[in-house]
Amino acid sequence: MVQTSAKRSRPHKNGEMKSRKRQKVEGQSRKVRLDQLQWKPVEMPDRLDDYEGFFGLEEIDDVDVVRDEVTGAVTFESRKAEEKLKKAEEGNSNKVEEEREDEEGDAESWEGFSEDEGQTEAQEENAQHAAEEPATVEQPGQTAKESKKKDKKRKRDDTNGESNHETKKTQTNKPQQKDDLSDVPELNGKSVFDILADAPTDDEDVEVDVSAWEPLGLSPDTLEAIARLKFAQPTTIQSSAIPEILAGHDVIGKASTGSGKTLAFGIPVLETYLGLTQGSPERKLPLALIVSPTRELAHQISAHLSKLCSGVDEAPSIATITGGLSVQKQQRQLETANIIVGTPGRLWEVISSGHGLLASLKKIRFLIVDEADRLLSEGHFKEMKEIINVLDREDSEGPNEDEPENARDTEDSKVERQTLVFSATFHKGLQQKLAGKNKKAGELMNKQESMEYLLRKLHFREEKPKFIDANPTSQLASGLKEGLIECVGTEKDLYLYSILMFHPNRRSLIFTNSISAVRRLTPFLQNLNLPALPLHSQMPQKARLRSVERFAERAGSILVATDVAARGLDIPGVEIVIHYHLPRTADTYVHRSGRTARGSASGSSVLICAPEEVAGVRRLVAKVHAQASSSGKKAKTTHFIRTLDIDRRIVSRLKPRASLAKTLADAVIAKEKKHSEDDFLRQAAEDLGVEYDSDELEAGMRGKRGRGSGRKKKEKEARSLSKAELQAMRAELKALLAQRVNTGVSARYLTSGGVDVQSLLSGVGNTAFLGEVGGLGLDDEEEGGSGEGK
Ligand SMILES: Nc1ncnc2c1ncn2[C@@H]1O[C@H](COP(=O)(O)OP(=O)(O)OP(=O)(O)O)[C@@H](O)[C@H]1O
Repeated sequence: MVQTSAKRSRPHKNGEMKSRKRQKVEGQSRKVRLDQLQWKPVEMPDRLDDYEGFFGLEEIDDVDVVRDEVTGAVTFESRKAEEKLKKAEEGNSNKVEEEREDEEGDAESWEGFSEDEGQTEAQEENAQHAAEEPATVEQPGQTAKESKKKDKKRKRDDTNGESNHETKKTQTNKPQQKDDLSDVPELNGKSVFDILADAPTDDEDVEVDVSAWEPLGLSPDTLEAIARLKFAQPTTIQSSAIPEILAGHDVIGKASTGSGKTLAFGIPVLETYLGLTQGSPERKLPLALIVSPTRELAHQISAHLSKLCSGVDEAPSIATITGGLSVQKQQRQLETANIIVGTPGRLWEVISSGHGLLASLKKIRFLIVDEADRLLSEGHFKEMKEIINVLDREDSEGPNEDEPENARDTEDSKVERQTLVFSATFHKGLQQKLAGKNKKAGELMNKQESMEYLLRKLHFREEKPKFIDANPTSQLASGLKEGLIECVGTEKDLYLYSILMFHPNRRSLIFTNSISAVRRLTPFLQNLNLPALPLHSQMPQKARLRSVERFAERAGSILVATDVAARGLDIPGVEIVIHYHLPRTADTYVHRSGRTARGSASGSSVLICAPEEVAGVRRLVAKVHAQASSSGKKAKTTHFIRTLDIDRRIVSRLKPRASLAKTLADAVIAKEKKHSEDDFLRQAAEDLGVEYDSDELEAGMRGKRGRGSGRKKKEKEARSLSKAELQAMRAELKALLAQRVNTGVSARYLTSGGVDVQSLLSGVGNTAFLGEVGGLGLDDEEEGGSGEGK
C-alpha cells in the first residue's frame, strides 16, 4: 500500500496572487491510498485467464501524470481533484480554505514513483531536452475546464533555423484532444503534434486584427479562436471554401500544398459545433469524421484543430484513431468525441468492431476526406469504400441496435451530412466527370477512374458539389525553387552527401521510394556526422512519431523518409526537399515538394537523377506545370527544370569519406540481416527436425545459388568484415571527417559538420562551383529555356 502526499507548483502568468493562492491549496499534503481510487477491472482475453499467476488488470481514467520540471519527480493527479482546484482558485481565499478542509477527506492526488528507474528511451530523450530547453508541461487530454494558465518561454527557430526567439505562451483552454496522446512520444510534456501545431508567432501577446475574416460570416467565438492563432487573414482556399461549407454545400477543394486547407474545413466544423446549444446532448455526439491517408497526418490534423479550439468554452473533444497505438484506449476516447480524425484501416477496425460507434457516425454532419486523391485510390480504396458504405447503409442489421441513449431525436436524425474533399492534386477533368458531363475518356480519366467511382460513392448530398480551385495556376507553392542534379546511379549517395554539405545545417527532407533505402541512407548519413532520422511505415508507430518530433524540434536535422511523409506533413522550416529516388508520379512530386515552401516561406526541391533518368524527370516536372495551367485542355509541356551546378572536383574530394561511411552502414545492415535470416533458418531447421547449418540450409532452402548473386555477393562481403576491420574503418572515417576538404577557393573548407560552408552557399568568394547566386543556383529566378540545365 502506498501513502504519499501531493506537491505541485504551478507558476501563474498573471501575477503572484493567484499563484500563491494556488500554492496554498496545492501545498497542502493530500494523503491518498492508491486503492482508494476508482479502479475499474479490465476484461482480459480468454487466453490470459489465470496466466501464470497473472489474475487480472485494473485501470483508472482521468488521471494526469505530472512531472516536476525541477526535481523530475512524477506525481499523479485525478481530474476530480483538478476541478476542485480550479473551483478553489476562482473562489475567494476563505472559500478555498474551507474547500481544502473538505478535500482532505477524499484526496486524489498523490506522489508515486520517481522517473529514475525504468525510463523509456523517449523519456530519456525528453529529459535531455528539458535540460537543454525549459518548457511548460501540458497534460494531454486536459479538458477546457482542467487546463491551467501557465507561463512559459520557448525558444523557436526562425525560418532560417539559425536564430531563436523567446516566446511566451498565453493561457488557453485546451480542447479535449482525445488523441491517444499517452501513446505519442512527448517532448517536455507536449506531444510532437502539439509542437507542430504551435503557431509560429514571434510574440504571442500581440493582438491580431482579424477583421479580414469577417466577410466569411463567422461567429465572434470562432473569430476569437482564429485571433488566438494570430492568423490575420484567410488564405485563398479558406476564404473561398468556408462560406460555401457554412452555407451547407458539399465542397471539393483544391489548393496548393501548405495553403491552409486544414483550417478551410476545420473552421466550419468549429463554427457548427459552437452553434450547438451548450450542454445539449448534441454536443456529446460526433459531429465530424475526418479521414487522412497517413497516421502522422491524422495526428497533425488533430493537433491543428486542437490548437484552433484552444480557449473555446466547452471545447470540442477530438479523438485520433490511427494504427500502431492502443485500440482499446482509442475506443474509450471515441465515446465522447465530437471530432474524429483517423486513418481508414484503424477507423474501419474500430467501426466494424461495434461499440455503438456506427449509429452515431451515421449522423455526423461532416465527412471530410483529406488528401482525397490518395485516400480514394491506392491501398486505401477498400477500407474507404467499406467506411462509406457502412455510413450510408440503412439499418439493415436491425433498428439502431447500438444507438446511444442520447442520440439525436427522430427529426434530427434526418440531418444529412456534408461531404468535404480536399487535396492539392485534383485533376481538372474531375469536376465535369463527377457531374457526368465529360464525354471524353482520355488517359487522365482512365487513371482517375477508381477515385471518381469512389467520389461518387461519397454520396454528395448535392447533385454537384462546389468545386473550388484556389490555385488554378499552380499546384506548387509560389516560394518553391526546383532543380535537378545529374550523377551516375552508383554515386547517388555521394551526391546526396555533397548536396547536404553544400547546404549545411538546414532542415532537409530526403525522399526515397523504398524502406530499404531509408534503412541504408540513415546510418550512411549518421556515419558522416549528419543528424539523420528515419521514417517509414515499417517502423513502430512510436518511433515514427519520435522521428517526426525530433525533425520538427531540431534545426538542421535531416529526415530520410518514404512517401509516408509526402502528404500533408506541416513541419515548419523545411528548407530543402531532396528526391533521392525519383517520384513515381507527378502528384507525388507535388506533394513531396510541398513539404517545403509552405505558406509564405520559400524552399528548394532537388531531384538527384542518373543520366538515363533525366529525360523522364523533365517530362514529369513539365507535366506538373502543364497540369496546373491546363484549364482542362492538354497543355504545352514547355517547362524546363534546370540542372544545378555542383563542383564535381569537390564532390570527388568527399568521395573517400562517403565510401567509408557507406561500407560501414552496409556492413551493419548486412550483419543485422544475417542475424534475422539465421533466426529464421534456425527455426526452419527445428521445424524440419534437422541440424542447423546455416550455409547448407540456406542453399537447400533457396534452391540454386546464383540468383540475385551480385547483391548477395556484396552482402556477403559486407558481412564478412571483421570487427577489427570495421573498427579500423571507423577510425579512418573519423580521421577523414576531422579533416577539412579543400574547396579550392581561398581559405574556405568543407568540414564534416558543414562549418565554414555557410558563406560558400551565398556564393561569397566562390562563384566557381556555387554559381553566381545561392548555394546551388536555386536562388536564380529564371527557370529554364535559356539553355541552362544541360
Ligand atoms: N490563414 C492563415 N494564415 C497564416 N497561416 C495559416 C493560415 N491558415 C493556415 N496557416 C498555416 O499554414 C500552414 C499550412 O497549413 P496546412 O497544413 O493546412 O496546409 P495544406 O494546404 O493542408 O497543405 P498540404 O497540401 O501539404 O497538406 C500551417 O502551419 C497552418 O498553421
